[in-house]
Amino acid sequence: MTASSPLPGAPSVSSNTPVPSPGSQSRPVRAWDGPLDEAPELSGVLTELVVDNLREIPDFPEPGVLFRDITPLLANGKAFANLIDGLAAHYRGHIDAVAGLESRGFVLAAPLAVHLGLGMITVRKGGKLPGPVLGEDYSLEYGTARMEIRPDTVVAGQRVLVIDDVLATGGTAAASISLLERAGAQVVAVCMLLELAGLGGRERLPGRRIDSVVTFPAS
Ligand SMILES: O=P(O)(O)OC[C@H]1O[C@H](OP(=O)(O)OP(=O)(O)O)[C@H](O)[C@@H]1O
Ligand SMILES: Nc1ncnc2[nH]cnc12
Repeated sequence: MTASSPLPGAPSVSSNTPVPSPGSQSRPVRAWDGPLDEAPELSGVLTELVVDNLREIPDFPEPGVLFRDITPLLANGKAFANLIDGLAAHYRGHIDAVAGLESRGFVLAAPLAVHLGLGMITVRKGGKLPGPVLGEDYSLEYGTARMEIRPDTVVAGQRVLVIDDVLATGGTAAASISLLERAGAQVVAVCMLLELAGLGGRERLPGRRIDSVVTFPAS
């Protein structure tokens, strides 16, 4: 895995940092005042926090796949809160909405959007949303799938952050970005908790700003 360089001005975030109760402190200042595409990488402290709370399951959901499970991270209230705090500090002021990719992306997008006082766009698996919808079919590391959005949940020109737990082949993210842009959004960054290098995800998103909290080398 690759640790990122520290983000200047970012709040100190670690699994030992006490989590302030809502309203007990002033809002954290935004961590980067320049353009988002020149911002430093996400803090290495966030990398550590995610790595410390991951579980790896071989041959799930099918033989040959090493499944990276984030449920221990979500179950650790302090680590989860610190992760969302750190991400909020990184993106504050640079985005107008957060798009979560079903389903594990929802778990990250919702608290981040609330923390930043922004709306959340739900990019759903095919057949879950009532129409009218836009849809894109794509291939996964295991299987095929379809993502859909309701275009009326996107405001034309708004700066959108796409967030999900894992970047593998990049099919899910590429399809989701395409949908959001067809609906008029400007996708300014893609945030992934885990990037599985070597599966072609980054190559499938040419020219995109991709912030991966942890990158696992090809195995
Ligand atoms: O880069 P890709 O090859 O497209 O793979 C990454 C996607 O695969 C996983 O989703 P999954 O379909 O397993 O659904 P879940 O989040 O509902 O568990 C993961 O949460 C990403 O969305
Ligand atoms: N190896 C993996 N672990 C967890 N989620 C995934 N989504 C796609 N590939 C995955």
